[in-house]
Amino acid sequence: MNLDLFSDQNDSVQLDMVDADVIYYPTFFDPTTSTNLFKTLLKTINWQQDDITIFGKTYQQPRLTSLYANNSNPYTYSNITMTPNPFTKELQWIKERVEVVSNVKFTTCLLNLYRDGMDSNGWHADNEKELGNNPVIASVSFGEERWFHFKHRIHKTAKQKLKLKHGSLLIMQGKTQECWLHQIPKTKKIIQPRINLTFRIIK
Ligand SMILES: O=C(O)CCC(=O)C(=O)O
Ligand SMILES: [Fe+2]
Repeated sequence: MNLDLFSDQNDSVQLDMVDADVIYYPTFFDPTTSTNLFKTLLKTINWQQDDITIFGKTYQQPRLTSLYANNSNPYTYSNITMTPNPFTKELQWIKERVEVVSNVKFTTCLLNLYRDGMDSNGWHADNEKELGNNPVIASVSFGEERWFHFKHRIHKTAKQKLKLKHGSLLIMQGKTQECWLHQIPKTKKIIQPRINLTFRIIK
């Protein structure tokens, strides 16, 4: 029996959001496992910094990213086309744990490395056509805690925010991407790096 008091894979909360289905598991991975995975991913992932084009202007993306998958299907967003690397054994292990609670078989993992508080991820929805309708997105966080903001596309007063903890899992499904945007804002605080993994199905 596993009597680890610091991790409870089943401890979860459903966020209070209309037109969305978002479940947060604050202690999905225990702290020791999470720290080991953070260190390994930092070293072994093929991190890159791409240029993105928004409204015709090109910028360096304010974070590092990488794509892994069990197929060779590319993923295109913000005018970047990423081709996947094969899953590493750690990514495969994490994916299998996440699949047990989400009831979905993911093909692909997009990873983000936020090096410091100036790295960020602007308002967007994960609604690219490769993801299909009402995609299930499972998002795992390791390292520094960062704020995650949601805002409804139409109901301007509908907002939600939470701090994504080391070892946490956030599942977004149903109409979440259709009806809401999300972001990781910058912060002026001096903070440590954070790694985020978003598991998706790319058809
Ligand atoms: O870093 C995060 O928690 C969010 C990442 C994200 O929204 C994305 O990669 O689409
Ligand atoms: Fe996203």
